[in-house]
Amino acid sequence: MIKVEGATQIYRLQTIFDEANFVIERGERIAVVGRNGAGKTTLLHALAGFTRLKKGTITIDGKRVYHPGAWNNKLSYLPEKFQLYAQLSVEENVQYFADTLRLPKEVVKQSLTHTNMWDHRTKRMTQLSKGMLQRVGLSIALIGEPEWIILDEPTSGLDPFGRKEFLRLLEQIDSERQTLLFTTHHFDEVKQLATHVLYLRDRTVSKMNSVDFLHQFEGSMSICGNG
Ligand SMILES: Nc1ncnc2c1ncn2[C@@H]1O[C@H](COP(=O)(O)OP(=O)(O)OP(=O)(O)O)[C@@H](O)[C@H]1O
Repeated sequence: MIKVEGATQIYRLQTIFDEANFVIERGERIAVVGRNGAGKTTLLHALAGFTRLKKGTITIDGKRVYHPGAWNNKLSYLPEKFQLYAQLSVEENVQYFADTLRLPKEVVKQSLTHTNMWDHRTKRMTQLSKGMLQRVGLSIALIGEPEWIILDEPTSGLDPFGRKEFLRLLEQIDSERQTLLFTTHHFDEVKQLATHVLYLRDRTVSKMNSVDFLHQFEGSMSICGNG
């Protein structure tokens, strides 16, 4: 369980979120939503331990998250923009990450098969479409079967076909053992994938059931207020 208590983040004089309190249970699929600049990435960075909160605490199964090491390799994080080795093939790039985690070779094939990238394993990064690139990113995020998976705008820049395919892959994530957090600006993705929503607005973070969130959104345009 991730427990966030009194979480406050301030950059220079700008408060991004203030006194956020919520709990994330294992197996939940959380869509992190809010307007551009609302603080979604900032929140994810704090959860992953990349940045320290100004105030408050984040714990994972009772252990304080101060830095990424607190996750003990149980968390994977795919940033919105990521860089891979252009001169390496798809398989070599994924293998590189598997090696750093000291995982056996089989996990590379397993992960690339899961994301429908095994047949493209010999291609170089420069030969990939945006959709394929995102699927390589997902392959890397999935190696080692992390218990917690954070994806920052994973479908950003994908066409509707690519988005649909990517969402189908995310639907296959094992909700018995894996918990997913992803940011999105698309409410159809919330509908299709999320059990819950973390909604950032006016420096607050509200956790709600995705059905309630969508109901609120459909019933009122107030959701489009200031980020
Ligand atoms: N390292 C930083 N230093 C100072 N300000 C920052 C830093 N990182 C983010 N910010 C500011 O914090 C605010 C929230 O940014 P963040 O990227 O978290 O928003 P977001 O909701 O993820 O936006 P988007 O939907 O556009 O990706 C923005 O005003 C941004 O300029």
